[in-house]
Amino acid sequence: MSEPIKVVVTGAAGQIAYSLLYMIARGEVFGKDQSLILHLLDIPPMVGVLDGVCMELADSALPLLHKVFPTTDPAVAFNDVSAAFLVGAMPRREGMERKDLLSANVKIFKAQGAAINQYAKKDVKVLVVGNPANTNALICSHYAPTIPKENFTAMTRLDQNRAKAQIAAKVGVQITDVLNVIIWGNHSSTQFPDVLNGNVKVNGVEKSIFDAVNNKAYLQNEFVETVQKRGAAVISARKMSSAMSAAKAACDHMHDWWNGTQPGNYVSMGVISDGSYGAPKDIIFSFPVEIVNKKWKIVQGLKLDDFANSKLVITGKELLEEKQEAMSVVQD
Ligand SMILES: NC(=O)c1ccc[n+]([C@@H]2O[C@H](COP(=O)([O-])OP(=O)(O)OC[C@H]3O[C@@H](n4cnc5c(N)ncnc54)[C@H](O)[C@@H]3O)[C@@H](O)[C@H]2O)c1
Ligand SMILES: O=C(O)C[C@H](O)C(=O)O
Repeated sequence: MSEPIKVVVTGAAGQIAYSLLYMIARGEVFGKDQSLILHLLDIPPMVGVLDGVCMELADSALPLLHKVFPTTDPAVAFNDVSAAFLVGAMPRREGMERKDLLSANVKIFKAQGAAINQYAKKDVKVLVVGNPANTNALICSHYAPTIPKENFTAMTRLDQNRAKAQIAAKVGVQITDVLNVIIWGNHSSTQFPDVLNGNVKVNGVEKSIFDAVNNKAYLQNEFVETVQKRGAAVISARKMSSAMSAAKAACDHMHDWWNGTQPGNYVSMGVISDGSYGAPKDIIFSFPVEIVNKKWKIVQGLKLDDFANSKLVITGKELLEEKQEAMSVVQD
């Protein structure tokens, strides 16, 4: 068993954390031999609920769980952490877009960026889940200038998982048979779920998703819209936003960042843009990445047609607008 690492989960009394904490503490992210010290951050009104979560973690008798520290103090929560799951933020309700949360949530990420800067390990890996995730991650990084920008990422893995599930159902294969579906841009209704470079295994034979589905109109319309609007569909059905699937996606994201991706297998992450594929620079934009030695790299040289390029322009523009609005909120 390796020395324990410290991992923080914010919004630890909330609904995503309720699934996420169990998965992390089971070893599904950092490995079955990696013991953990969990730091659980929430706000003062949630202290009672947080206590209940701690009781349940204890009662789960999890062998990897060395210690659990519930706290409402960011200085304690971020102290010496190697990985941070930033979940704590207000969720949207029916009829809202995620960017409607910007003015309420972005200040949380300003404060937490500053705390990460001061207290976390300098190689901390930060995953922002709280919405609007891309712009919150950008703000968090902005207020943590001593930590490399590459260490701040936003979650679009849920969108990738949703897109894979749609294709698997359409073609009639298992989820593991669908490869390299990409989410470009913002975790919002302008995101572009793209199958142009993806493959699917049908009866053991790999072919392009385009050929396997053989329905361009579906791939450019219904498929794209279903993935773009899946979060809203879950809210409409559950009256609460996605939680179990969001927790699973957060685990997938951090697992692959920590352990690396298989050669030739891309995953989508919101990362600081270097302008690849014509995306605006210096925003957190979802790209396909490959990960080696805990470092992600944007996959280069993928084909994009005119339809795809037009979608990337739309989502990039939205992220620039969000950046501008967020900056004016935090500078108030
Ligand atoms: N990126 C994604 O794919 C994705 C998916 C699902 C949900 N989300 C977002 O994740 C966020 C959390 O969702 P949820 O369903 O768990 O919400 P929730 O309301 O159940 O839980 C949020 C928790 O965060 C806490 N919190 C609020 N401010 C905090 C702060 N400053 N510090 C620490 N904790 C704080 C709240 O007290 C609450 O316990 C929302 O913004 C939601 O929109 C993102
Ligand atoms: O849709 C939401 O507001 C929650 C989350 O971002 C999701 O995609 O399910």
